[in-house]
Amino acid sequence: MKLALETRALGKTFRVKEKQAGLRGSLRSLFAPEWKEKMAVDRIDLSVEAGETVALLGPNGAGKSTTIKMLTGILHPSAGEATVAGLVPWRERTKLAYRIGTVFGQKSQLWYHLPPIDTFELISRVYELDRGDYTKRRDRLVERFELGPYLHTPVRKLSLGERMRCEIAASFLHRPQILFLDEPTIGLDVVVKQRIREIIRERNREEETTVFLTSHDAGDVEQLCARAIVIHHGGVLIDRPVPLLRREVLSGKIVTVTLADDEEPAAVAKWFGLRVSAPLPEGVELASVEGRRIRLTANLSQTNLNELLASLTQAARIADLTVEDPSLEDIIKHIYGMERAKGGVST
Ligand SMILES: Nc1ncnc2c1ncn2[C@@H]1O[C@H](COP(=O)(O)OP(=O)(O)OP(=O)(O)O)[C@@H](O)[C@H]1O
Repeated sequence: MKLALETRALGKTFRVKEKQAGLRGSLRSLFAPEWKEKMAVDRIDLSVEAGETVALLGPNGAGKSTTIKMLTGILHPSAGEATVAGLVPWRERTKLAYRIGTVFGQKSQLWYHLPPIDTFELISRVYELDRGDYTKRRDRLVERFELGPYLHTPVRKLSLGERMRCEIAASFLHRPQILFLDEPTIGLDVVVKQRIREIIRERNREEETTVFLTSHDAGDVEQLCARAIVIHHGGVLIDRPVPLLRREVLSGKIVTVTLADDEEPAAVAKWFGLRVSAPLPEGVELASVEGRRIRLTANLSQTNLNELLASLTQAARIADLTVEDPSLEDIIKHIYGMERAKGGVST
């Protein structure tokens, strides 16, 4: 199997100024700064095969963006080695640019004052794309991302969703072998997120584009990636197929019940009473009670959601009831909890 990317003990430490407290401290750090080393990525070993779809997960500050920046040649590592599409990213950055695509949710690669069609044109010149191939590919991407109405509008006048669709289409123009995405769906509505995920999946299926993504959105991970790597304190904690992770952790739902206003104030207590006499089904746990709002977590591999909802509506008069997926942060916390129980995580 062909490797898309590989890292060995890849590490990055930043030198950061340590600021002392107070005015005197501020002055001292201005004239005689004290520096300390901050480890962002701790000798990480990764191996991704061509055509894989991989999510790099972790809490804020875990080192995800720094890893992607090293893999795309933006940052020089402090230690270790990496090859991406057969090249050392920080030494062969220009050559690498022909083989990879990058999408940074927080940073645009489109020219702000130009319409997307002009940026597409510029990209085709920069990458010296064959004219016929380029036009065919551009038109196909325009059709798939439904960009027709925005193609000639300056980027600054586009909504975030419209701009992100253009960004991702732009990153596919030169047929990259690997697509790096850092928070690609941040701030987008559900419909746009779905559209973007569908098209990335389609490119992966049709062209075997390797996808390497970071996201705080569980939907991105579940719908786009076959494999998830969780990092913590800059090192790999878990590396697992998403279906397995889903069975273990992602099968949880959060059920929020708001009791009706005319429900007896004792309803919550009554509800607890019911719980005592008829305990919650296996796999259901009480997460919190705030006034009339009760939050439960339900593990769908152990409990039937319909039966749970039916038993709740019978137990008390209900004003509102919602069922949600846990946030990725919750999932990661859960993973840390599991690993800590096994002795794998220190904090
Ligand atoms: N240029 C920099 N100078 C100093 N420290 C940095 C720099 N860039 C990142 N860091 C630090 O390195 C650590 C890892 O940051 P990084 O942005 O890679 O995390 P992340 O996992 O992408 O987080 P997030 O989910 O919040 O985007 C953080 O503690 C961050 O403060």
